[in-house]
Amino acid sequence: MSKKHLLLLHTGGTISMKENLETGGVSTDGSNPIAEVIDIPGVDAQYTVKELFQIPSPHVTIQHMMMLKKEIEATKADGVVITHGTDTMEETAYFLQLTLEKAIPVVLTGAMRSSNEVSADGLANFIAAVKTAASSEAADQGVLVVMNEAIHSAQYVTKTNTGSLDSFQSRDAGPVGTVLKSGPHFFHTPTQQRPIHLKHAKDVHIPILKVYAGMDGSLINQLSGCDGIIIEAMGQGNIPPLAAEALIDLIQKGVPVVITSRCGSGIVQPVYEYDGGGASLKKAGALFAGGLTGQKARLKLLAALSGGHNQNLPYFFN
Ligand SMILES: NC(=O)C[C@H](N)C(=O)O
Repeated sequence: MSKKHLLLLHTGGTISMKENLETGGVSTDGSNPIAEVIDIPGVDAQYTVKELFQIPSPHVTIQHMMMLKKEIEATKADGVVITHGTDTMEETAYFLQLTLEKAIPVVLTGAMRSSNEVSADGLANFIAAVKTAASSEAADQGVLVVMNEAIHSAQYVTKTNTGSLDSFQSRDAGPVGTVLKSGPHFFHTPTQQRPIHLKHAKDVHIPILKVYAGMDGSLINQLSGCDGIIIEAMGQGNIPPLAAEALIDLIQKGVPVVITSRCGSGIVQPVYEYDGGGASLKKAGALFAGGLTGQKARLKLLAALSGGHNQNLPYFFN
């Protein structure tokens, strides 16, 4: 069998940063130790290495995600590893999952500790990600995130802890596999959906609003100019009556409103018929995002709108 060709795309984040031993602060000095790693024990592959950008992931925008999509769609490599900051890794992974029109293994990884900290996790995560991307089994799994030896589907993974090495979890679904010394071992394959073909990818204006007890309509009333709104509602998808009234007003003006839950796990459902309850919101035309977090529902709405599916949004949120 001929050698695998892997594309290694570096984008920044803690995996490429160093701790200042005097101040304890973490930042980049322009160098990237992980980009120098181009020989992985046990993986028979040739590598193309590109440092696309070197930014902390809170600085990542849709434009950066689009750059990654274009690189991946243009490559002749058999698989891709992306190093990325962890704060928005799940968003880039999910955007790629929604929109990539190519089915090769794509694996994102990063680090919770910077490269010169005690027990830095970046190198181990990177090696596990390369082993996964080199595996033929990874091809049908969609976009993956490999952290702390676990393999997660972009669909479900989320950063659950500010500092723990075990921060990345697929809360309702569990990981799709684990990386052993010998390579990846998959437990199951996530269901694949057809990619959303983007007609344009401007960063449309879709704010995420978290609901709280006693919330009124004052904030929502200011959002009539936006392209859509994501609501992190209470429980299964309920909101206080005054906030609901303002939202229903926006829905009637044609603004798509997508309901997620602030609970952090579980699936939103239109159950309650009281004012502001999920069933009454659904009746008024609100869309429900299943088990997606607010940040992923936002990317799904963004991709659907960028694909020109404005009239067909219930197909994406049911
Ligand atoms: N661990 C990390 O990578 C966090 C960092 N703030 C980033 O997302 O760039």
